Amino acid sequence: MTKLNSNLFSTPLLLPAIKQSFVKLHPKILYKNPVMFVVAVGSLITTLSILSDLFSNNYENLNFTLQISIWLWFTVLFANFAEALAEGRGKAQAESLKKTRRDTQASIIDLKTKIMRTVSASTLVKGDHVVVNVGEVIPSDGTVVEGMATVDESAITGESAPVIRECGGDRSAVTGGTTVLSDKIIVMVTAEPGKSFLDKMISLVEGAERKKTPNEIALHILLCGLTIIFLLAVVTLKPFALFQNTSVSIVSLIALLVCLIPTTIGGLLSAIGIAGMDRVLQRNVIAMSGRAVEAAGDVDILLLDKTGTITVGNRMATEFFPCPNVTVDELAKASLAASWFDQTPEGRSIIKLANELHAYFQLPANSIPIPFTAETRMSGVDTPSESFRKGSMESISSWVNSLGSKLPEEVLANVTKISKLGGTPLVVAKGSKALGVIYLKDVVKPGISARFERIRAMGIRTIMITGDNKLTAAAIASEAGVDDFLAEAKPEDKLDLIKSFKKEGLMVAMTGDGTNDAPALAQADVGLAMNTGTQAAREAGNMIDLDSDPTKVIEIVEIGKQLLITRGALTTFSIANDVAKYFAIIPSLFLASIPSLGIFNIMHLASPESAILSAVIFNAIIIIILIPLALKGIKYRPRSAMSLLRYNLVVFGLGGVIVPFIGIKMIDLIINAFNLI
Ligand SMILES: Nc1ncnc2c1ncn2[C@@H]1O[C@H](COP(=O)(O)OP(=O)(O)OP(=O)(O)O)[C@@H](O)[C@H]1O
Ligand SMILES: [K+]
Ligand SMILES: [Mg+2]
Repeated sequence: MTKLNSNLFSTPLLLPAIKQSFVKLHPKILYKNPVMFVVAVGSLITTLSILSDLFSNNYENLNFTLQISIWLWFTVLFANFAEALAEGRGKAQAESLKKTRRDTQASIIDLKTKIMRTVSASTLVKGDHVVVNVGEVIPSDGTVVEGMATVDESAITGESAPVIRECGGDRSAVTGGTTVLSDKIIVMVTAEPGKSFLDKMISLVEGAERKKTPNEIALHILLCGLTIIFLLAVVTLKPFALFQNTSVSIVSLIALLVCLIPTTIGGLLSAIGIAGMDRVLQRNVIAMSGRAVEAAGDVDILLLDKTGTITVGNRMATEFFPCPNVTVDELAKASLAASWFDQTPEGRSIIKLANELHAYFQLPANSIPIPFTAETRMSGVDTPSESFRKGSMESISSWVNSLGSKLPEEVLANVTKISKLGGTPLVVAKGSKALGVIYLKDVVKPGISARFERIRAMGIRTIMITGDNKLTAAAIASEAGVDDFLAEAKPEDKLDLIKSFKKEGLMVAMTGDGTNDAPALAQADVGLAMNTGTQAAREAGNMIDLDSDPTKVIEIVEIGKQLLITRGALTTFSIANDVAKYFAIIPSLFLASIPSLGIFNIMHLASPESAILSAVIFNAIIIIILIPLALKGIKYRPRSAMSLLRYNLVVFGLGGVIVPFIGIKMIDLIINAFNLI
């Protein structure tokens, strides 16, 4: 995906946003934001009152009404502008993605007859099989069912380094619109027409599918409540003013109302949410909903896979440890047999190591593959005369036990040695006899412990989950610096763990790529699936990392926190502002009739009209001033929730009270210096 200019205020984004500010004046769009809708109605009434004044030759108040009316319209336009600017980058990105979605040709193959025919990619349906050759564009999303290829995914991810896609294992999913660089693959289509990843991505970044999040809805209700309260308060001012023999015009009351209702946060709320999703997108992560981004900000527990997340890539076979009286060659041969049909990266790395040692084995015909499953933790083959197995120590131990034998002492010693190094030991058995151990090496990612340090500072607990044994898990966990680990975990254990945390009311984030991660990804509050992962995992998560970097969940959590903090801070500021405005304007309105209000009139504004106009202008331009903060977000530093709250109350609460006094006074001075009223 082409990265766009990261400057939010660049001209290519500014001009369309200005245009959109007017388009968004349409009542159909405006009603979705009740606070701004009230302002727009007020603007309309003041505009009408200008016209009625003109027709009735009543020029006395015209200047005042005109200026109030203009600034009220500006208030609505500024709020629209904030939202349009936030949407702008996503819209531009969607345009560039649409160029990728051109119609390609696809070679459909009938797997039984091997007959091929060429069709248009747009006619492909779920379950079709297509052949993709070197240099061809993969016509739709799917799973590789035959072969292995390097694929250029830059059209989607913006990353130019080719990636490997292969059948079996956790790297089998391919995305329509990407290009095969080498070899030939057969892909089973998994997307219905118009429902591909690219289609989804376009509508997501365009914002077409944006729904209000639960938090946003709650805040909206609060803002509406405040609006109604102030509406009533302002309406009752009219009889009060009559009683005091002061005349307060409709225009002044509308102006007062707009100043008091929470226009600042009302105008910036949706921009803050959109900008949060956009920030996630800039990190090359597709968030399926704003809710997912928000949930990330509230995460208490982070569950991480070991292999490929905390460690670098795949576990690779590096050494054979045969039992006494067994040669390396014998062990290598048995390992070769047990891995013959094993499509997992571990299995292939064992074949590679055996080949390097020149081990030779001819598998007889009629051999039956025993594929690896996370449940059995074992794989192998049954030949007509012998059975070969490899797997975790426990599984091979019970396997040989069932055949009336037991594991030799040396196996246990080697398993312990390898585990303490953080490696995965695989025990190999031929029939009932254990021949030795394969060392699968796993290397902790450099710099990962510093990242966990940062997560801990945010108050988030990290838990590593692995199918490996306890010793291996403990070795890797202490090297990486995670808080806790769950070893010998089967897929349902991950799911159960998430469920139990959620029962305690904790928010859980998890990363994963495998089909067996899918249920847990779906259950987690934040499920970050790797783009390289299987189709099932990508569909289960509520976020997809196009770079397939599982540690990115850390950045997502930071973005989520930043979103929540920004929204909280600007809400505090907005409400504090409105309260301050109340005390800034009311005294000058009633000063003439109630002289005792003089003690509150600390601002000494020039006249009631000037006071009201200054407040309305301040109320409008504060939206514009705060747009950069709303879009870029308040910088987040790890600290406890309590100290953060205290800090925000001081800065944005107190600031929100003080700033309007200074701002309104300054505007009042300018208005009177230029005799604008
Ligand atoms: N190809 C294989 N053949 C036989 N046994 C395997 C194979 N791959 C792994 N195992 C065994 O099964 C155990 C579980 O492996 P699995 O890949 O399911 O781990 P996991 O749950 O994905 O955890 P992680 O990938 O984070 O280490 C491993 O510890 C190993 O003992
Ligand atoms: K306001
Ligand atoms: Mg695994």
